[in-house]
Amino acid sequence: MALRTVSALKRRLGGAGLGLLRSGQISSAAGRSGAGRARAGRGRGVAWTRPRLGEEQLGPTCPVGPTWESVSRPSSTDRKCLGRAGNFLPCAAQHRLEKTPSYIDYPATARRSFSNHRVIVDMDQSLGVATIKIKNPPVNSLSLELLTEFLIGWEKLENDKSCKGVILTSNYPKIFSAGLDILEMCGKNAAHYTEYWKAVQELWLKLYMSNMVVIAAINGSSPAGGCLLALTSDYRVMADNPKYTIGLNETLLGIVAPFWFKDNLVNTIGNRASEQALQLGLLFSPAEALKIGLVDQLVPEDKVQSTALSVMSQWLKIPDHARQLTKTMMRKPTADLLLKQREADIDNFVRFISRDGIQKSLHMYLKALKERKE
Ligand SMILES: CC/C=C\C/C=C\C/C=C\C=C\CC(=O)SCCNC(=O)CCNC(=O)[C@H](O)C(C)(C)COP(=O)(O)OP(=O)(O)OC[C@H]1O[C@@H](n2cnc3c(N)ncnc32)[C@H](O)[C@@H]1OP(=O)(O)O
Repeated sequence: MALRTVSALKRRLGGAGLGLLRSGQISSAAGRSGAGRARAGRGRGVAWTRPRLGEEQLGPTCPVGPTWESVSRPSSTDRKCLGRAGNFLPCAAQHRLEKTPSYIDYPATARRSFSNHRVIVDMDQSLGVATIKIKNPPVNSLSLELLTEFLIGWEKLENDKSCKGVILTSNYPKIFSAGLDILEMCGKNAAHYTEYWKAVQELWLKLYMSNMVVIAAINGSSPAGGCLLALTSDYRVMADNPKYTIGLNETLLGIVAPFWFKDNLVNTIGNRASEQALQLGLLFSPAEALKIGLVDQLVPEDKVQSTALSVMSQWLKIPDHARQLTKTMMRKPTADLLLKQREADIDNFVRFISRDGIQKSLHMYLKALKERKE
């Protein structure tokens, strides 16, 4: 039986205990520092700047200005952790620096893998680095099932104290991800579109605001939602193959990139380049993408993974608390724009995608994709 809701999928996958995407409710956008880290904060809409380690034992006395906020009401335990001045992270970070060397949790050789149908996660515990391989044939489209499994895997990593960084890649060289699954946006009802869009928002928020270092190892084409997935990362390594393309090509499908896709792109390549790229639905070759800063590094195809790993080791040398706070400082205003209007954004999407003209455009685009092969 086709599974149509995230909650149904979670039940099937046994992920219900993860505090993620509760049925009928928009769950926390928190990265590891919120829902991921503190039991009490889970699923309560806690923001992302909570510390990752040892927070429960920390006192509320740090005099530095507030760095922890909640998007909705904090739980009582959250409030306890917040302390009088609402301060949290600087103390926690300091304690971590004093008490917690990064790699004490596991023996140096430990590796651990887990996978579900559409996502393979390989965790190198000696490095504190996980690799997530997307495996949704034929083109890694971001179906509701994939998004759900991805979110469950992500939450597991957020909860794993030893995991400091994640490399995102595809199980299928040649295609990183074909973006959102057009079939999820075609010929369905409003309830389905709502459920789907919640999952898309959730994934973006989690990845974009993650306290872990996220590196995209882009080993193939990456249009639209695939490009967005790559844009959530801190650094993008792409295979230098002129056959591959990357970009937000939504207008070519007759649809409009949502404002947060746009904001993520603008933050990466600037306003002018984004204006042109978005209006024209440009798909860039790797060389062009490097030139405009859409990706950070091109390497031969067989070096994508190893380069991502070596970049990761550089990033992990930076004191974690300082890097995390800096990331939050840079990204929070953008994520907040969506957090403040998630429901309205869902309504917009559902209304827009349900229009006859838009449905027709999507059908025609799918048809053209199929006819290309014939
Ligand atoms: C006012 C505004 C308010 C709100 C905002 C509103 C709306 C915004 C909403 C949505 C935003 C969406 C962003 C997206 O991500 S849309 C998806 C865009 N994706 C694409 O354009 C990629 C299309 N695919 C390709 O270009 C190619 O397939 C490829 C380069 C990824 C791979 O090429 P191949 O030659 O290797 O493979 P194909 O033969 O083309 O494909 C195989 C198979 O897969 C089907 N397919 C491809 N892409 C998708 C997809 N994204 N979703 C679903 N299915 C896809 C393709 O049709 C083939 O199917 P068949 O085997 O023929 O059945």
